[in-house]
Amino acid sequence: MSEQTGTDRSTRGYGSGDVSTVISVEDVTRQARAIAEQGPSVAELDALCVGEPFVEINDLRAGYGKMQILHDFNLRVGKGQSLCLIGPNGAGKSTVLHSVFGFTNIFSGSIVVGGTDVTRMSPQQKLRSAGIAYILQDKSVFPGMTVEENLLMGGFLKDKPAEAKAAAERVFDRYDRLAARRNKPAGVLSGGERRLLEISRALVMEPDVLLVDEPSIGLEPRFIDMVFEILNDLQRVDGKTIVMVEQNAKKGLEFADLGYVLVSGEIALAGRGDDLLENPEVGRLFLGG
Ligand SMILES: Nc1ncnc2c1ncn2[C@@H]1O[C@H](COP(=O)(O)OP(=O)(O)OP(=O)(O)O)[C@@H](O)[C@H]1O
Repeated sequence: MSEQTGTDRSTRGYGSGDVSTVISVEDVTRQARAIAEQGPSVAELDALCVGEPFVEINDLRAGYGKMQILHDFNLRVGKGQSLCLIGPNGAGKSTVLHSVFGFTNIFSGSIVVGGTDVTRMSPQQKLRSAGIAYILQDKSVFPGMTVEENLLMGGFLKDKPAEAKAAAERVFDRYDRLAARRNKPAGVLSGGERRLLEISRALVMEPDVLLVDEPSIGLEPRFIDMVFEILNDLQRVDGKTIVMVEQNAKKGLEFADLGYVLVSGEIALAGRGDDLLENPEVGRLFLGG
């Protein structure tokens, strides 16, 4: 079966796929705003977090150039917890990840990871010393390079090449699918294998926090399940803390301990992932009824 192509982001909506039930992005945004005129308080976000927050965003105002996208945004995730951001197109979900990794202009507020203020750190510093890795939305493998070369690229900030090599070997020990293809060009991998390679490349720096941008995008259903199993393993077995953006709200909320619904750069709703799945308004707007 061939890999599905990504949906046209400018026109897609939410719903069951039946044309009669698809809700436009504008409608979702308007209705989601109406559900929660006042979003959750910081105390409510704290209460959802298990233990001390490991990733903490405080009153963040951030955006691109002079354009502010996030408005007094707060987030709390405990060590080894997972959080999924859902919401309409353009709500600012990816901008949250971009801000944590250092790709946005931060006007005010702070980002603290593992007790260290990382607000003004560069992405390189975050990867090298703050234990934060960002897994891009899609198509970030180098197709002409081998699987092994792609993995080693993940370790370019390691002080010694031998350390990157050792970390890559640990990845190969863990994932037979990659080991079997280590000398093949990454361009021949299936969609699911490419996503595994992208995740594995981030693991080479041995991060504590994985920022994962739309892991299911463009994948066939069987690969989507595989990718969520891999992420589940990284959280439950390795204790990684995961902050994810996922357009497939059902999958994302099934996976994550916590979910935030983001609307126009602000949190409209927050809760445990399974509670949000049961929330009728979330169901109507984001899960197809
Ligand atoms: N690099 C950028 N430069 C300028 N504006 C940007 C940039 N990236 C995103 N934006 C703008 O920021 C806003 C929020 O975008 P963002 O990608 O964070 O939304 P999103 O909720 O992740 O949406 P989607 O579900 O469509 O990916 C949008 O208006 C978008 O056009």
